[in-house]
Amino acid sequence: MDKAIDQNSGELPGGDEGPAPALRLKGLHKVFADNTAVDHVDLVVPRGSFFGLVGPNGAGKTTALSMAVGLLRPDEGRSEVFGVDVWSDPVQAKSLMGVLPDGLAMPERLTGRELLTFIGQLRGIADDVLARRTQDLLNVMELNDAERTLVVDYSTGMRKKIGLATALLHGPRLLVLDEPFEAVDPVSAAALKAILGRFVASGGSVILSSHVMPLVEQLCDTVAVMAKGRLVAAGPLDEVRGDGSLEETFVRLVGVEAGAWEELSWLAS
Ligand SMILES: Nc1ncnc2c1ncn2[C@@H]1O[C@H](COP(=O)(O)OP(=O)(O)OP(=O)(O)O)[C@@H](O)[C@H]1O
Repeated sequence: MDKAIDQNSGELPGGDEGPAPALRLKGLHKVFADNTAVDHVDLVVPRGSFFGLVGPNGAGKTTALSMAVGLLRPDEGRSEVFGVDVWSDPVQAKSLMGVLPDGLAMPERLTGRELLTFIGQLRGIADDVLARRTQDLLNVMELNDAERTLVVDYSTGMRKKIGLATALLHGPRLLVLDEPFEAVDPVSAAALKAILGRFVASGGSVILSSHVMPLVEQLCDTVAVMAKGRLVAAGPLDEVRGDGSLEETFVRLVGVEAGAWEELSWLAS
């Protein structure tokens, strides 16, 4: 371990460059067969930011985030969480972040409480602390009523909430969430938004991917737009969207190619 980090604040010792950002991607690159999924991506997610990563289907968001958190090994490049290299120091890096991957696989024959207890024990959290945090998270996620329900029988929204609870259990300083609102009903979405808002207000950092532009505009202060494996824009929300909406900017940056609709002319006949 070559860097001392305060486990509570995630602070690195100050230096000429100031504290390290929550997440820094340097030249991340991944090719599947002959398909370049992520093409030398550089990205900085500032501390304390609520960061939205947007892009059309197949843009490379999941691949980039999977490499960023240590789930998929990059062909080239590196990822640092608060200055800690995710691939050379995975234990420390993973202690600083909570991850909600796309299509999260969980031990499903457990209740929500059992799942949190199991994950907490794997993380080495003391029994009394774990019991308190588990109860707090079940309360906040409104999953107490599901006390005897197995995760396999959870709805999609409940799965997202218990997945987020497992990501929060060890008190991370950065949350990396791949499509956290996908297929989540408005009531559960409101609860998730409130939880994430409180996390950022208390000094945490969030990066999430989403297709839902109004949601990203509502939640995020910083955004990046990805298309065909590359970043085509990144910065404060107001700078990226300019005078229009994020949706307009998104369509302009990655838009439908001219003439594409003409191929469906038979639809109007
Ligand atoms: N395991 C894999 N093997 C082969 N190709 C893959 C694999 N994972 C992703 N790809 C390809 O890499 C490209 C980027 O996919 P990725 O899932 O990262 O995009 P995305 O932006 O997350 O898309 P979506 O919004 O639809 O989830 C796509 O062309 C996809 O087909």
